[in-house]
Amino acid sequence: MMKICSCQFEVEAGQPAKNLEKILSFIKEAKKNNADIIIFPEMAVPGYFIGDTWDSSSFLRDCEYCGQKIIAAADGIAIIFGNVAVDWHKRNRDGRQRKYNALFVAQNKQLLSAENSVYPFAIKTLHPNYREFDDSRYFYSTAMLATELKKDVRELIKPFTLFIKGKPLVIGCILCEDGWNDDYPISPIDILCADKKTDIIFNISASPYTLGKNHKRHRVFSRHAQMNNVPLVYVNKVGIQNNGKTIYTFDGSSTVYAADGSIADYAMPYQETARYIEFPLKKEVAQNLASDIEKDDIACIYKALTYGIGKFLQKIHMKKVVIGISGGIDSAVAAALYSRIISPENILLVNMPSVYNSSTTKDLARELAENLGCAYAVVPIQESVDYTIRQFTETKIHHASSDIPEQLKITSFTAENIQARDRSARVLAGLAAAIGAGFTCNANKAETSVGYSTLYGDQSGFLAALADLWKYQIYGLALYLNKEIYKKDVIPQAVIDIVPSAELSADQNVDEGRGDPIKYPYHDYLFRSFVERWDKATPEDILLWYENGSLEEKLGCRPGLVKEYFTDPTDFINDLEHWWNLFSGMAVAKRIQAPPILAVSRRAYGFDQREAQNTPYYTRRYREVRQHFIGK
Ligand SMILES: Nc1ncnc2c1ncn2[C@@H]1O[C@H](COP(=O)(O)OP(=O)(O)OC[C@H]2O[C@@H]([n+]3cccc(C(=O)O)c3)[C@H](O)[C@@H]2O)[C@@H](O)[C@H]1O
Ligand SMILES: Nc1ncnc2c1ncn2[C@@H]1O[C@H](COP(=O)(O)OP(=O)(O)OP(=O)(O)O)[C@@H](O)[C@H]1O
Ligand SMILES: NC(=O)CC[C@H](N)C(=O)O
Repeated sequence: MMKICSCQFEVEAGQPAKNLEKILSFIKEAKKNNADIIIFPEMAVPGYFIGDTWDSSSFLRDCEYCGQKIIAAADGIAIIFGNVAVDWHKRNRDGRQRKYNALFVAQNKQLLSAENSVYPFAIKTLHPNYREFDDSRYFYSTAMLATELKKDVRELIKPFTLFIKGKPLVIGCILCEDGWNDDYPISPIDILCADKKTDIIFNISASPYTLGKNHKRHRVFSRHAQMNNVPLVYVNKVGIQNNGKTIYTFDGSSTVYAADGSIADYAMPYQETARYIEFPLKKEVAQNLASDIEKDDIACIYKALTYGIGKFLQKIHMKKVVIGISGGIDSAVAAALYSRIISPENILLVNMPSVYNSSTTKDLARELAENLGCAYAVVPIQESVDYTIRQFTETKIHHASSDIPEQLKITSFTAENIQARDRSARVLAGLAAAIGAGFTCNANKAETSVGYSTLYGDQSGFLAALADLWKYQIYGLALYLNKEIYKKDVIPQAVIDIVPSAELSADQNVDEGRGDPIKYPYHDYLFRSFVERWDKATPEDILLWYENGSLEEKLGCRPGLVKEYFTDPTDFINDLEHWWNLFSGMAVAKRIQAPPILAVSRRAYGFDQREAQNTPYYTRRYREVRQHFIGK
């Protein structure tokens, strides 16, 4: 009988001293519970997303020091943990200290080495280099080392041997991506299990949450266990980490797979927990628990958002927030979400009417605030907007080339944005500063995709918590909050039913059913195809799918929508080009200046979707097909 403690703990990025303290206390507890082995996640000491802090030798020395302390605690227990390993005698390919994303195995206060290893640790072999991952920017991989040593990479991927109660235990140790080998030429797990001597596989991970990812995790690791007929212990971390522009939650969901691929143990998502698992594994199976938890997408999104917002507020020491509430759905969902995270008296909801706001939405804003029990204020903006417009129109601009000063004319379009800036930059930012709070950005992903927001206006804030959610997910979240969380309609049904509108001009009158130019039931899916498809769609793909009648199926939107929305190909193409120009033009500039975004999808804006400010581009094939439809 052997007892393993799988330690799914909250790693704080860039805080090795704090992480060390936690690790040591988990080890103490595990010793009390007579565990034979304790295992911690990938980069358990330094954290994973720490940016170019990896380039600092003094930081690396601290990580090494913490590693030594952990090794010294390995008496009476074997410890497996993730940390950065530095070879101070060698260089990385960027000329800096040689660094490895490494897994250490310590027993009897000493590090163990795998057979034939040049180092007393295992090195990550497969380095993810997509989305938020930057392993190859900082770390030397097993494959690079093999090239340097003129060896076959397989020779460097070897198991360790531990002695548990005097008996040898052959353990195959890998790091996160090493298990996700589908698109790589080698499979580290298969290599470790090739001679059938490996008793167990340990995967230490730093795997951020993405909607639907856990299903894939189970598929990937269950198959590895089954194919190699070996139990597999997958240990992930919890907490949040960010890369400046995008914030990721780490959901843990650490799992133990039996040799037949079934789930033998499952740690609840987002919980800091040490699970004790006895081997040989008992046959009662946690499979149902694991799949039940991921059944409902909106429930998962709710969990990720509340966890992520809560942890982010803690991280930046923010206890109060100010939210502009318009009577529309986005700000209502934001207010209802934040009210589950911080106490309503620390949330100030502000309605800021101009002449374009209907009494319908003003009343709904008040009703929402009453339902939530938050502090509430009405700060009308018409006077200051009028003042700004008057000041601009009365101000004379002197040009060196002319004696006649220029008199500005403010169009209604410019006036729209003056309102949005007045609300955010003057009122919300000012109030937030006055009460020691932050103000929120409530933009959704459809608006963020095409920059349907005002720069320095509603585009601003300390955090864009909803900016990775499509409008249909915002509606789903509103219904979920009412039904499952509050168990009453805190978000008034009318907020859900009303047409989404910026209410910045007479053209956007909600009482006349006029609102946003974004046709969410179609555009949510069109924009999603630009950003979330692995092979990103461009107007060429969209137009070809339109031509062959597969567009709705390809996008995943409701069949029949395209005919309902667009009378003919010209209409369709005009719409496509309008939004593509914004998506790949001005909206990029806005996203660069946007607040950090909380990620839930497979591709979040910020620094997950990497972008450059370039001019919108139409491919040759697109131009040909377009010409076939509507001529030049
Ligand atoms: N590359 C670049 N980098 C940085 N800034 C750049 C830029 N190119 C232009 N600019 C600047 O950006 C300005 C234009 O941007 P911006 O002021 O945002 O205005 P703009 O993008 O022209 O308009 C914003 C649109 O969003 C709508 N909106 C606003 C607010 C709320 C809502 C809602 O749904 O509630 C909707 C509004 O009705 C309008 O249709 C230009 O005047 C120029 O100063
Ligand atoms: N009259 C208003 N009072 C207070 N805040 C407002 C007002 N109008 C806009 N805002 C702020 O600007 C943000 C952007 O407005 P937007 O219209 O996109 O969102 P919404 O009104 O919440 O939802 P919807 O787009 O569905 O109407 C809002 O989330 C809100 O914070
Ligand atoms: N840390 C890693 O290697 C992460 C990559 C991996 N595919 C994931 O689970 O997200």
